[in-house]
Amino acid sequence: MSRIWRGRPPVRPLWPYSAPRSPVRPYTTAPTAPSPDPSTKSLILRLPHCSVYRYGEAPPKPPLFSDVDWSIREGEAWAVVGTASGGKADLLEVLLGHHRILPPPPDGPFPFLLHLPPARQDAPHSIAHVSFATRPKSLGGGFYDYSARYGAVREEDRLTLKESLVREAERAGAGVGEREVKEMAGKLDLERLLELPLVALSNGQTRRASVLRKLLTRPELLLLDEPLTGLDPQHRASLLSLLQALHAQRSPRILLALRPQDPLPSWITHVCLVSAPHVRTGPATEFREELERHHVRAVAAGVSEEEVRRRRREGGEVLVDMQGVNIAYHERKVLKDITWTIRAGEQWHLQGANGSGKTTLLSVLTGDHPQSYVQRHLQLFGKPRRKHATIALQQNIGFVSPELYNAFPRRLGAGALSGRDAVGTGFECTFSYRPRTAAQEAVIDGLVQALAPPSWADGDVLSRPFAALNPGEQTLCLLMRALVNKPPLLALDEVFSGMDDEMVARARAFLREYVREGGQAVVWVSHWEEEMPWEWEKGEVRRIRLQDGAAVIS
Ligand SMILES: Nc1ncnc2c1ncn2[C@@H]1O[C@H](COP(=O)(O)OP(=O)(O)OP(=O)(O)O)[C@@H](O)[C@H]1O
Repeated sequence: MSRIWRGRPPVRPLWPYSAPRSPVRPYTTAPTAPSPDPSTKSLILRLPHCSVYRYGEAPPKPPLFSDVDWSIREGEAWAVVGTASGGKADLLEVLLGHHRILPPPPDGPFPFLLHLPPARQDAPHSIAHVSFATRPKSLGGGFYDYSARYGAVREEDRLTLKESLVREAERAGAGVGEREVKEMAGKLDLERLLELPLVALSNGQTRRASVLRKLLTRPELLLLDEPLTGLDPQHRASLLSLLQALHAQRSPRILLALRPQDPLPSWITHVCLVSAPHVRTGPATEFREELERHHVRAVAAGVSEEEVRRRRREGGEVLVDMQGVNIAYHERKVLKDITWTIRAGEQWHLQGANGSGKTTLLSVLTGDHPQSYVQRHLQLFGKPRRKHATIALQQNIGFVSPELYNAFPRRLGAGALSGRDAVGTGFECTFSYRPRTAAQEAVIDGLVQALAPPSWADGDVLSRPFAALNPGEQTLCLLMRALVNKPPLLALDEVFSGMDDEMVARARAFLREYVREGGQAVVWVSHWEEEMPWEWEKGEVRRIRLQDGAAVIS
């Protein structure tokens, strides 16, 4: 079957991203292949006045997108901006051939491919996609033990970063030499991690590694969905400038997909604003002001400054007391001599660059880290860590993190957890279905009422499988899961990932109230300080910053 999209509408996706590659060469290499129209050479993308339907659907069904008229020319730098519920991910799927475009563009959506050497005309080889909004398909549908990375690495998890990079490049038919791997890894600040097992990488390191992995397959065009999520400000800036440089050299061309609240990089020249079924396109200058308005602003009100100071002076009950905590993997010391006390009612911002040890420190608090048992002084909720059964300890901590998000089971069909079931797993801190009491159902109803985005008003969204919800909705379920027990300590790591700005605003305002009423302590981890529900300037938050393994408290 041909791999190039032209002529008649296809009956199924022609370049499903995850499909195994066919060894068959594209039919355009055949002697009878028509020569491409020279005027299309500089057209990277062309979707001329078309509508987009899911496969198997057609008019009169409503389209996913209507009257899309979008062209990208060589040299332009585009960002697709929108929320998951607004159809951003669907639009990227259109580019990946997962939906049906009517009428089909005569030269396919990527006319420039037809001007490349035959081997590069194959869209699955030439168009690569990295998404940080969803969990990798390779993880399957079940729960996996995200704390495995803290212990002895198992045989099946031994694959190193370097091996995984070389393997993927080979699979894509792009042989890479050691020098090239090292050089590109250096540009993404990953060189010193090349020999580490993949499972040992931190969240931000893993995300940068995903970008590197695709770059080494040498695509013509790289689609990056929310590449800044989970990166610290320094790595955000360096990734953006690397992407800018690569785009300028067309090696590869870059198409960024961003949330409306993300700052638009200065080098972006054009924007495609998605709000399904509408897609608006144009020069970035036309959109900058509109997008600025979307940026998350601090939510005012809540605890008075005086009240905050009073609480700080009086100090609540000590929940966590760690003195001289150390975590090391062989000679690699990740945490050095950490001393930290968390009291009821305190809000802490745990800060540090990617790989500085924030997740590791949280895993000490939650008891997930095997080395938490052997610390000289680690008192949690009034008892030494080793005197707690882990599951009982975790019922005191409302926990959300990117690792938990990735690990959470996402089966579809028989045995699938609904969104509501997923929230309900929080009562016993499990990852599988448990029957719920009427009182527990009422707690979930209360949280849904407080946190549900307006898009949930039309139906019982939480009765759908958890795995079928969009990434922001899944994160929201996990936040509610963390809150159902009203635990004395909340550990919230990148808790707004994937949420649109309306969900973020609602969740921030709610968290302020929830914590004000409940007097919980909070450890907040985010590289986006402006998203935090509490304000440093008002003295509402304390900071603990990890640097070179040590903690600086302010
Ligand atoms: N099993 C292991 N062996 C060696 N090093 C490890 C292991 N597990 C984690 N590390 C290293 O520990 C460091 C701390 O990782 P951690 O996930 O705590 O960072 P982080 O501050 O949460 O980063 P991010 O902001 O990217 O989420 C990282 O440099 C990581 O590579």
